[in-house]
Amino acid sequence: MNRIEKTFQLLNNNGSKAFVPYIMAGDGGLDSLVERLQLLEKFGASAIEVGVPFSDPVADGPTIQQAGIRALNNGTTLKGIVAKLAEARESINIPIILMTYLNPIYAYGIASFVHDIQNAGVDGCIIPDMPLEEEDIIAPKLEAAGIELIRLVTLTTPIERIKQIATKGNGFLYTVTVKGITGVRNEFDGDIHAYLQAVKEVSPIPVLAGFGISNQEQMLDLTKNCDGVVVGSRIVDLFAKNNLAEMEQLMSIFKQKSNIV
Ligand SMILES: O=P(O)(O)OC[C@@H](O)[C@@H](O)c1c[nH]c2ccccc12
Repeated sequence: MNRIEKTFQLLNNNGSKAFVPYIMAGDGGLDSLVERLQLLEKFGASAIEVGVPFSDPVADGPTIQQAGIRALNNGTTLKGIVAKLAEARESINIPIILMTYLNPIYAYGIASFVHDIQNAGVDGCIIPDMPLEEEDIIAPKLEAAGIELIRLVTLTTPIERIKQIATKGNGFLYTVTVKGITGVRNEFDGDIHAYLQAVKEVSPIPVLAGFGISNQEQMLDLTKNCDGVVVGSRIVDLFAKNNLAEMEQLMSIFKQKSNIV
C-alpha cells in the first residue's frame, strides 16, 4: 500500500483529519529543506506538499510567488530538490507530495523525472497546469512507479467533471476552495459547504480542501465536510519569519495520532 493510502486509512481509523502543509523548496536555502521537512513531521503533518519554484507560477499569489523568487535566486533546481528529497526520505516517514508546474518536468525529461522521484521516495505529484485531457503524457508512468497523481477540482468545475476526475484518482482529491490564486483569505464563498458536500458525495477517494486556509477556525469549519486541509501561504510566511512556535501551535489542531510515525 502506498504511504498516502496508509496515512488516510490511519486518519480514518482515528476519526482524525489531515493537515498537509505546503513549503517552497529552496526558500531559506535548499540546505534547510530536510530540516524543515523534519520539523513539519514533528509538528504533526499528515503529509507534506513540496513546491518546486518556477518563473511563471500561474496559480500562485504573492506569498508563494515571492518564496519562489527567493528560491530561484539562491540557485534552487529541480535536480537539487530531488536529491534533497532522497536524503530526507532516510529520516521522514510521512508521504511527500511534489507540486510542480509541467514545464520544469518537461525540461527535466518526463521519464527521468518519474524515475528519479520514485528513487527519492516521493509518494505523490501535483501538476496544477496539466488538465485531465493532457495527463497521458505522464500519468501512466507515475502509476507504474507507484506515485499517486493528485488531481485538482475547483468551485467552477461542473459536478460531472468532478466525478470524472475523482474516479480517475487515487491518493486524494485536491479541492480548491477559492475562485482565484493561493494566499490567505478571511472569508470563503457562502456556498463552500454545499460544494464540499457535493464533491464528497461523488469522490471515492479522500477530499482535501486547500487555498486561502490559514487559521484553526477555518480548518475546523471546512473539515466538517472534507477529510483535511492543505495550508500553504501561512506556513511559507511562518518559515520566512522563523516563527516556529506559532507554526507548532497552528499544526497541533489534528495532531493526536494523525500520522504514520
Ligand atoms: O497558499 P494557500 O492559499 O494556503 O494554498 C495552498 C497552496 O499554497 C499549495 O497547495 C499550492 C501552492 N502552489 C500551488 C499551485 C497549485 C495548486 C496548489 C498550490
